[in-house]
Amino acid sequence: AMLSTAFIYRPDSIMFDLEDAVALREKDTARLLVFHALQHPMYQDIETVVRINPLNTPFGLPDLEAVVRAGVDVVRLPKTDTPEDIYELERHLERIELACGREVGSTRVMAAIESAIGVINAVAIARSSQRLIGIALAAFDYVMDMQTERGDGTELFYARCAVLHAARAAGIDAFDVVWSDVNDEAGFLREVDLIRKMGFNGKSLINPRQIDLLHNAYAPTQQEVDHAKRVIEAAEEGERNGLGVVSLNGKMIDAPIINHAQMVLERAAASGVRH
Ligand SMILES: CC(C)(COP(=O)(O)OP(=O)(O)OC[C@H]1O[C@@H](n2cnc3c(N)ncnc32)[C@H](O)[C@@H]1OP(=O)(O)O)[C@@H](O)C(=O)NCCC(=O)NCCSC(=O)C[C@@](O)(CC(=O)O)C(=O)O
Ligand SMILES: [Mg+2]
Repeated sequence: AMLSTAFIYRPDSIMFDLEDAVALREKDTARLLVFHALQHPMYQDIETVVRINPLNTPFGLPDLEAVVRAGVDVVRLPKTDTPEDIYELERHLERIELACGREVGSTRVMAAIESAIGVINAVAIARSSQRLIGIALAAFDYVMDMQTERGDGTELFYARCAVLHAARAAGIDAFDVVWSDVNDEAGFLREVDLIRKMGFNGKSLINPRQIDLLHNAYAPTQQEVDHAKRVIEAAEEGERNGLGVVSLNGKMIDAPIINHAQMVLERAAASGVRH
């Protein structure tokens, strides 16, 4: 049922899960359903991601064969522990793309980091492939590995910082963990506020009710948009007058401030203004 309606909620992308949300005896059925869904016209105008099973399980390679042939945009590799995991994925991707006539390199990759060793290797993982669009932290397996549990975020403090810095050092996106209690809106929004301020590009979501909440939290306020426009205008005027630094209401406007203003305007174009 979810396969036939997911696109109506207007997420930034849709992720089909073949890994831990699928029972062992349903793995083949789920793969076949996703194979057909990916080729359906309703999924042609939205970015599609498939979380395959790890390649060291009997399901990983059949998943990859199916989803690449069906034209998936991004493969999410769960439980990525080392850059070698990505090299192995890349070798298979290249072989399958050649075999099915897809442009080599056109299948993009997102690596999910779900263990202490994955966090330690985050920089090497993030820099391991040109196909990587981003790395994602996955909290539930990670806290198990750390012998702790999900709480107020203290348990993710180091991992979030490490994954975020690795992504930035590699010039790719960083995605935060899923929030599992879909009825706890206040808790979700507290976490979103934190990860937005830290610098994450977004978050993996598990329920359509979380989509507008996230988009709204990332949208700048009208005041921020108005200020960003004034910064850009002041910078343009400064440039016309040959000045590297100008002031707006007594505050210095230089390159980082101008870049920030551009980011605010890009976010407003993508998500509108916060309500
Ligand atoms: C949470 C809940 C059961 C709540 O059910 P509820 O029934 O209360 O939801 P309602 O809000 O009432 O649904 C209203 C309408 O939306 C439809 N609808 C709901 N969810 C939808 C959806 N996801 N996509 C499209 N449509 C959807 C629904 O069909 C209904 O449609 P309709 O009947 O037509 O009105 C449900 O959402 C759900 O199953 N979510 C997906 C769970 C999932 O993906 N788990 C795997 C990823 S995490 C993981 O593995 C851990 C991790 O690995 C993470 C990592 O790797 O990052 C780690 O280690 O941390
Ligand atoms: Mg997991």
